[in-house]
Amino acid sequence: MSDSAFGDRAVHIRIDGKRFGDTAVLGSIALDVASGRTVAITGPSGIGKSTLLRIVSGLDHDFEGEVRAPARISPVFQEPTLLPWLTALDNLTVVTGAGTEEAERVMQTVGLENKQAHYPHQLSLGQQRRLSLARAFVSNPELLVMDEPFASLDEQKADEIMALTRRLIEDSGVTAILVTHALAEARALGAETFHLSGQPATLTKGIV
Ligand SMILES: Nc1ncnc2c1ncn2[C@@H]1O[C@H](COP(=O)(O)OP(=O)(O)OP(=O)(O)O)[C@@H](O)[C@H]1O
Repeated sequence: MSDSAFGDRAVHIRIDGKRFGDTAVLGSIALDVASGRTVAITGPSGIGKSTLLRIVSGLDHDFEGEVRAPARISPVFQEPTLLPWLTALDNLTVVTGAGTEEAERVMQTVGLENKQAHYPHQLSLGQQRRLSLARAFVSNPELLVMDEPFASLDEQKADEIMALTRRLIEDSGVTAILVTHALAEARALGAETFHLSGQPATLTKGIV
């Protein structure tokens, strides 16, 4: 575990098994993500992608094996999960504890410098996604975990947000793990790709 902005941001995953009751969802999974690398995990619906991400994020400890990940983890989900009663700027500062100056800087980076006083419902879906990305980066994460973050956007908006995400990842040096159905998203982020398949699911390197 590291709590330093300059510490080791690597992720070490050794899962021997994960069950929900009688159902073995994940089998034996070994994956090391080096500091600052982006990895994508693809696979069909229901295979165990989100389950794996929850384990890596430290939200689920009920599995066999060992996972080591940095301390500061920022999630990005399919839904922007913004607080509707807070302005865009307050969604960054109140929720993360970040200072106003830092929040304003990140809002500018994501192209929302004119929207600080807007509430989430006054933003388009694409702008809400940008704000959600800004929130993920404002707390200077060591690990970014993304669960289908580009779903339900039209192709052009998805392309824009993927390019922005890639730039933010590269500029910040964060380690990133993306789970997605879509290979195009993995490619757009320049991610090393793994495929989850079988029951219980195991990981294969490369594109399937
Ligand atoms: N809390 C839970 N209790 C019981 N079963 C669960 C629980 N969470 C997930 N599962 C089951 O584990 C399996 C994997 O679910 P998971 O959400 O990880 O799949 P996924 O690959 O992320 O799917 P999708 O792409 O549709 O989001 C599914 O069969 C699901 O029903």
